[in-house]
Amino acid sequence: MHIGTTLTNFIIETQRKFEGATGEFTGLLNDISVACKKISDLVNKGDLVGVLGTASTQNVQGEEQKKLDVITNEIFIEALAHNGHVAALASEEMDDVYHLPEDAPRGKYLVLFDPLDGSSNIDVNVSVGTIFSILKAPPGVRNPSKEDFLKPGTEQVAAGYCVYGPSTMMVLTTGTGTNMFTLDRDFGEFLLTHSNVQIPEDTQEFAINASNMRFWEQPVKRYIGECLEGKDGARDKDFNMRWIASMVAEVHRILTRGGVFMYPLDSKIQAKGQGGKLRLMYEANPMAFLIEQAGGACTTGRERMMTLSPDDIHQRVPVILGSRNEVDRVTGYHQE
Ligand SMILES: O=P(O)(O)OC[C@H]1O[C@](O)(COP(=O)(O)O)[C@@H](O)[C@@H]1O
Ligand SMILES: [Mg+2]
Ligand SMILES: [Mg+2]
Repeated sequence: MHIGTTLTNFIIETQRKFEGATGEFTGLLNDISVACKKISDLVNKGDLVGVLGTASTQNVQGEEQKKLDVITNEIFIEALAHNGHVAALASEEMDDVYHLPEDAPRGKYLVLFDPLDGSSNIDVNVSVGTIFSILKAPPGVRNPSKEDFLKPGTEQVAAGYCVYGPSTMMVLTTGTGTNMFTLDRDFGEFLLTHSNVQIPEDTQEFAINASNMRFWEQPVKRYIGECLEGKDGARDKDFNMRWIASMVAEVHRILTRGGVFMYPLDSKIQAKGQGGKLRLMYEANPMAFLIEQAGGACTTGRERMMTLSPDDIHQRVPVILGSRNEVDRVTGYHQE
């Protein structure tokens, strides 16, 4: 597809290949892009419209909610719940599945989302984002249950994120490559700016929250230790390090120039009774889909992310993703 085409045209073209396509998926992607444009506008205005700071509430995971966590969640619901493209929604910010209003038409998709990822960065004006994962809804079920959402990542129909950085970009896969669209604020459209993105197989850049080093498992200590030794160690090359604390921004960097991102399991996380820091269904799986479609890899250290069978919509998992050879190496260390 030619550079500069609109997101809507891009979706229409990809849908043309599917016999029996009804336009519902195109409509859903349009709803999502409307939500992301609204969020982009708010994030951009920031303090001018009083949306920064905390909401003085906690989400289901016991995390402090920022005002924008709450507002962006509402924007997403408002944009998706009334147009007959979805059957139910699930979000980081909502305990249970969101059932549509009784009078709202039902559609054939389920959407899981993290309305504002990296929200601890919002008050310091660093990039944040929105992540979404789209699944098929069970046919004929008016109000799908939590169990209807619990599908492995390989069942995703599409996934993407929108990063609110110096420019706002939507990154999307429908299973035929990963494509990037940049928001042209003057006429309010996402335009294709990078098609069929490919992640370099090798990298000299890693991203991890190194303040957790003493809690890491041995394979992660070994991998990062070897990166830090650089030219003097087993890897025979120097590495660079980044940590933005905004997964969307880290994944965006990796899709753009390669790298490896890790939020591994550690003893501090385990002591809280959790299986990881990041959430499988609306953080790890959609990112895994985008990364694999760009030639990269994503595992938990032990298995391929997208083959996990979820047991909860808020399930947490360890995440290792990015340049294929590095992800294979860290995953290999876990198996030795
Ligand atoms: O503060 P830490 O431990 O470095 O964690 C940062 C990670 O947490 C997250 O912010 C979690 O996402 P939320 O902001 O949606 O809770 C990731 O984007 C990021 O990679
Ligand atoms: Mg998040
Ligand atoms: Mg969030």
